[in-house]
Formats: sequence, C-alpha cells, structure tokens
Amino acid sequence: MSAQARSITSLIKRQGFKQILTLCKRYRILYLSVLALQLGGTGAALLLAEFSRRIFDKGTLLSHHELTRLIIGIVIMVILAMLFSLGARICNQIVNTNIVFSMRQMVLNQLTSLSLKYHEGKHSAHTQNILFNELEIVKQFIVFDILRLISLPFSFIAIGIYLFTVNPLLGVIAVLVGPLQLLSNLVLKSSFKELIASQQANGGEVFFHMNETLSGIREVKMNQLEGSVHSRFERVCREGIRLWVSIEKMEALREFVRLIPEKIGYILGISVGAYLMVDGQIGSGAIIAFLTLLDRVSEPFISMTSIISSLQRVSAGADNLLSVMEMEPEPTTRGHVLSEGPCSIRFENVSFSYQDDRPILRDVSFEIPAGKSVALVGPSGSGKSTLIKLLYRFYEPDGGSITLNGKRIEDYTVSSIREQLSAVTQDVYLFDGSIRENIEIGYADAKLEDVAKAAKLSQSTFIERMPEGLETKVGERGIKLSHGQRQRIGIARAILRRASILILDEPTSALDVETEAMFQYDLPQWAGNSTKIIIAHRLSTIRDVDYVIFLEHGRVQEIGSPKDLLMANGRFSDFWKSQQIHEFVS
Ligand SMILES: Nc1ncnc2c1ncn2[C@@H]1O[C@H](COP(=O)(O)OP(=O)(O)OP(=O)(O)O)[C@@H](O)[C@H]1O
Repeated sequence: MSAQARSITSLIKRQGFKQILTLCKRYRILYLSVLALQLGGTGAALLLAEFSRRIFDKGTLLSHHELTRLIIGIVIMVILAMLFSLGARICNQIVNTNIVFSMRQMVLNQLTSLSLKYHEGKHSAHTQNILFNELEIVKQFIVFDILRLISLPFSFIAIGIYLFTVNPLLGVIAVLVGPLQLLSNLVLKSSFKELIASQQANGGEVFFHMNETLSGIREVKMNQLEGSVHSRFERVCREGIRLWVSIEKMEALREFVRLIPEKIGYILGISVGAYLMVDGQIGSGAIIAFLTLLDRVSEPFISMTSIISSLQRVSAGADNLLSVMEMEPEPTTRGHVLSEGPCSIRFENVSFSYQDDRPILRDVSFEIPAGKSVALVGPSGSGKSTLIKLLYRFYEPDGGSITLNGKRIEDYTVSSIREQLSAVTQDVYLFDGSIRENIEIGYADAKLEDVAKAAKLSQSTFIERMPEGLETKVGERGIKLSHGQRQRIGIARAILRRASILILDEPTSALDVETEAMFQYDLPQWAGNSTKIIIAHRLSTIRDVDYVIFLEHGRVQEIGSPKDLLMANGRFSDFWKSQQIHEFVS
C-alpha cells in the first residue's frame, strides 16, 4: 500500500473524522437534494447528446417537423441542465453554510468541554487556527467532495452505458480516459502531504503573530516594538508565500498531467470515430455524442483525484482539529451533588506537579472548618493559585486527598463543585456586554434588584454615574472601565453568586484605601457563612481572618492566627516584615 493510501486509510478510521462526518446525517435531505439535482443534470446531458446524435445521424432524412421537435428537445434539455445546476449550487451553498456553523459549534463545544490543563498548555492562536483554518479544510471535504463521491459513479455508469450503445469502441475510449487520468495522478509521487502540513503550521504561526501583536498592542507601542514585530511577521509571511507557491505549482503539474489522457482520448475518439464514419459504421451524430459526453464520463475520475488530494489535505492539515475531537471531555456530571450551605475543606498530604520533574505542592495538609476564613500567604510561586486550581478540579492531585464536607472531591460532580465556588481575582475578566450581564454571569435567573444590591455592596458607586447605569457596555475585556471598577464588578459577581466557598485573590488590590476598608467592613455581611479563602499579599486584607496558612516552596510551613504567627517570629513573620520593607522602599 502506498504512503498516500495508508495515510488516507488511517484518516478514515480516525474517531474525530467519523464524529465530524456524523454532521452529514443531520443534513441528509439537503445532501439528497443536491444528489438528485446532479443526477437530473446528468440525465439532461444524456438526452441532449442523444437529440444531437439523432439530428446529425439522420441529417437530410429528417423532416422539418422532426427537426423542430429535436431542436425544441435540445432547448428544453439545455434549460433543464442549467436549472438543475443552479438548484444543485443553491442547495450546496445551504449545506455549506449549515455545515460550517454546525462544525464550529461542535468544535467549540468540544474545546470548552476540555480541561483547563489542555487550554493552559496551548496558545490561544492554536485554538483559533483549529476553528478557522483546519475547520475550513475539513469542510471542503465534507461539503463538496463527499457529494461528488456519491453522485459521480452514477453519471459514469449511465453515460458509459449510453456511449457503448452508440458505439462500443467509442464507449471503450471514453470510459478509459478517466481511469488513465486517475493513474497518471497517482504516479505523481510528491511531498504534497509534508507541504500541506508545513502550510498549516505556517497558517498557525501567522495567526499566532497577529494575535500576540494585537493583544499586546499597548506593550508594542510603549516599547516601540513595531519594527521588530513587522520584520518577524514578514519572515513568517515570506515562508507562507514560498509554501503556497510550491503547493500551487504541484497542483498545476497535477492538472497538466491529468489533461494528457483527456487530450489523447479526444484525439483517439475523433480519429477512430472518423474512420468508422468513413467506413459507414457510424453516423456523424455518434461523434457529436461522444464529444459532448467525453468530459462528463471522465469527471468522476477527475473528481476522484481532487477528492484524494482533499483527503490528503485533511489528513495533513487538520490533525489538531481531529485530535481535539478525539480528546476525552472533562467529566462534569458524574457523582454526588455538593449542596449549598457551609462547606468544610480538608487537604491531606496533597502533592502535585504540572510536569513530572517539578513538584509544585508537597505533602500539603490543612483543614478549614465550614464558614471560617483563612488566608493563604506565601512568596510568589509558592503554589497558592495551584492549590485553588485543585479545589476547582482543573487538575487532579498526584497524591493525597482533598475532601469537601467530609467526602472526597472526586466523589462530587465537577459542575456542582464549581457552582459552590466563587472567586474574585486581581484581574477580573469581563465579557463584552453590559455591566449587568457581567455581574449576572453564572447566575442567569438573577433579578435586577439583586444585581443592583450586589453592585451597591461591592461599592460600585461609579455605575450610577455611567450614562446607561447597569446597562452600560464595558467593551472587550472591560476596556472601558478602570482596573478598580473591573474589580468591583468582580466582587459584585461573587456577592450575587452566594457560593459556599469564596476565594478572594487580592480582590481589592486596585481599590483606594477608603473603598477597601468599606469592602472589608461589608464582607462578613454578604459573605455570610461562606468558607472564605483569601490569597493575600497585604496585611490589611487578612487582619480579620480566623487563621493563616503560610506556604513556601509548595509546603505548608506554618498555620495559626495572624496575631499568633506574627508574635511567633517564624517564617510568616519574616516574610511579612520583608514584604513591608519592600513595599515601603518601592
Ligand atoms: N499551567 C502551568 N504549567 C506549568 N507550571 C505552572 C503552571 N501554572 C503555574 N505553574 C508553576 O507553578 C508554580 C506555582 O505557581 P502558582 O501560580 O500556584 O504560585 P502562586 O503562589 O499563586 O504565585 P503568585 O503569588 O505569584 O500568584 C510556579 O513555579 C509556576 O511557574
């Protein structure tokens, strides 16, 4: 088996490919309509050839009446063929549009169902490349090539039989052109697959550069990086052009080689037909019918070559897309439901690493009784956020256990755990919508008065001064708001959620001292009996917590009340003093 055939066979067997093919079933009526219209077109072409053959075969023996009938028949067949082709084209476009959207939806659903581990390991441009470039390649195959694959054998058989009945020799010549075209194409050994794979990778890089430049446009301008960004981009584009030209050259060569058997068939048909005509074995009409249908009878094989190259494109250029489709989604609904209400948390000898050789959490043990507040403190990189990721079940611990209300975290459904967790971080992510929509996120049934109350409790007084109040649009990622305003919306979000476990990761870092004090003052009122985990870098935010867990190099070094730990003059106290000095100096 050739390498080409092997790669196509393995593509057809791929689960991701089969999954995408199931979309064709959803639009089977449209597919069948295209098929019927294409077959109608073949029927019209056959009748057109037959009417033409009769006119030229009978020639002077035809009466005016018969001639008029045949000419009317030709006109009708020409019109029908045009209408069938128009109908097929429209249906094809409807299939095309539906398939594109369904595929995007299918792939996006799959991407959002994958774990954070997957997404943290990939650049966002990689995902965009999958959603746009790779998806386009697969779409090309399942919209256009599959249809041709189904309809063309029928027209090959119908036209072949017809030409045989007209004259067996002309029939053989016409029928042989197609297979010869296919053969000539297969003989063309090429590095097509590698070129396509490189072109796809290059497309991804182009996406990556554009994405990174535009996302970091502020830094680009502030550091005057325009020149280096442009020249890097130019290099990538030049490589893209080189690959594109190579592929186009190869395609042109294929087309040239493909045309050779067709031209030979044409010359052979005319010559043999002419001899047969001179010998009186056929009329000139048979030659006309042969020439009219020669293209159509070889079309399935021409299409077969383009289908093969399309399959090669899919197998070389859509590997990431198919791999994504084959990945196991995060299991979110298996297990017990973590119910609302106070929740205790226990970590017991938990260890974790992102990469095998680099432990991040080592033997971490602590307990937070339901409703208590705890500060997680430690130097940058000590593993505080990682600990929270484990609580969200974005990652699974390598050893030890985490329990919520006395039950292992793995025994709960992921969705119910996440429902009972609410986090306010330093960098609140806002979606491109109104302030109200951003506060309501994850809580679709919220009443307007509850949203307004949450906004008030979060000290978001700025909303009243906005032209459209809660309906004011925040722009992409909340660009139209200040850092502090974004943080306050994040706090309002958490207030509205009323989750059992509240995670506050420096949520007031961008607030002024007065607002921060008010937030601290109001916290017990709205956080109620939620269990609170505060990731803190400033003493002011943890003064009132029940106790502190001091983490260093992924290990719990000290646990105790803030006062006791400060008095003990241990690692926490040292860390805190050095932080104060650092803050004062800077
Ligand atoms: N997705 C990831 N893949 C690999 N390593 C990671 C990943 N996320 C974090 N790390 C590494 O894990 C270590 C702990 O990171 P973590 O974010 O938990 O620290 P932190 O205590 O929250 O730090 P900070 O106070 O600066 O936010 C760091 O060394 C970091 O480089």
